[in-house]
Amino acid sequence: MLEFLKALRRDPGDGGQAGSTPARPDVTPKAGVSFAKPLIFDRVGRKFGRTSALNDVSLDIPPGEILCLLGPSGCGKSTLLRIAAGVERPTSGRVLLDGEEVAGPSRFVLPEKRGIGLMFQDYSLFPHLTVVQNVAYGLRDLGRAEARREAMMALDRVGLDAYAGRYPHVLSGGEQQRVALARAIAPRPGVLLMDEPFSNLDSRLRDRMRDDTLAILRETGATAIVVTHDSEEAMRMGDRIALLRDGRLMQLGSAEELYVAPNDIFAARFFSDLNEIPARVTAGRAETPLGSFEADGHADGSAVVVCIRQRDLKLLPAGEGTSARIVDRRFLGDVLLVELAVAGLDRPIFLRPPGDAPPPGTETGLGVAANAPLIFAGQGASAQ
Ligand SMILES: Nc1ncnc2c1ncn2[C@@H]1O[C@H](COP(=O)(O)OP(=O)(O)OP(=O)(O)O)[C@@H](O)[C@H]1O
Repeated sequence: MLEFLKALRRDPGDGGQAGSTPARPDVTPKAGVSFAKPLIFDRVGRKFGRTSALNDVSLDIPPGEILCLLGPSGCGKSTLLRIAAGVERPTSGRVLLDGEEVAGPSRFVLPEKRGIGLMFQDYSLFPHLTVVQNVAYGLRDLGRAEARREAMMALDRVGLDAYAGRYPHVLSGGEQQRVALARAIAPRPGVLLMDEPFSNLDSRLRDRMRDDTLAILRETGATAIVVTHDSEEAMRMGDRIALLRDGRLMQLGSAEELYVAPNDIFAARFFSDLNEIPARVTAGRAETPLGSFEADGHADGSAVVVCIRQRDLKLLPAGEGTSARIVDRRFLGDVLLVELAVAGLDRPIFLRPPGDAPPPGTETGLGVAANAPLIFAGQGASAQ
């Protein structure tokens, strides 16, 4: 907690950059503009005893970029974020902030000297301080009146200026999230680090807060790293996504790049609901009960997994495409999830039709949309 609080403080050695005050807008006050800084992780590693939390992670984050760190629980996302913040030290590699080494073999800059804003999933608000006092906490290097004015501006930006005098315990989860965001942006950090900032919110509120936060990040212009385990969140927020697994960077790219061309089945599973059909390659093609697909780059005789996204399958009139029987039909709100049995496949096939679907027991046809399936090397697969 202490380090977190210190890290919230304005960097006194930044030459006034991060704290310079732009002319006050005439109409609606906006979030203060940050001087975005580039951040580089250079072959960063972190061991905890025998656990390797991070292995040789290299990332080059240009000023103003919003990068999402995505991956399953325990893959090292928070550790990387904490290393950037300076509340954790790397055991190998270096971190460079604005071209200057802030963590490495020869140098370690304390969190409060890095000019970085932090926001954690529990928000870490001080219960004994009012909302405006919480937000002004990181602005103590300013005079009292100036700190309050800046804090009010940040509160106004998150729509909570009317709550300035309240205490955190009377606020809803969403309001607390916004106070934490106001506190993080108030010192106008060059880099903003957010660890699962929406995970405590229910799904509807999460959507709204995500959009609002994204707008605020764009407005401040700060370089931002957002940790999440939710691929949709990463796709909505990130200019780029860094996908981690077991402490390694598996893939880095835009949402579209990772969705369309995942490096491996792990990445593919993260971004899509897949039907995975084991097959063997014959004459350059993977043969499955749902069709024969080009298997470029896979040797004849090799085992592969043909991955077809649920939304890339379509129901056809009986007698067309592959014969299938509807086993179940579940209403998921915006979409239906239809389960089908297909002769020759041990496992059911799932699809999400754009419209309605016939009831269970109906014989139907099944087709694969124009998009080619993703095909990855498989193990021990046999043609079905
Ligand atoms: N202080 C610590 N001491 C020992 N092991 C740690 C420590 N911090 C992290 N680890 C281990 O390092 C690995 C990565 O942890 P980290 O918290 O970075 O993962 P994560 O991807 O953020 O997970 P989650 O999404 O569950 O928060 C895990 O195996 C974790 O148990």
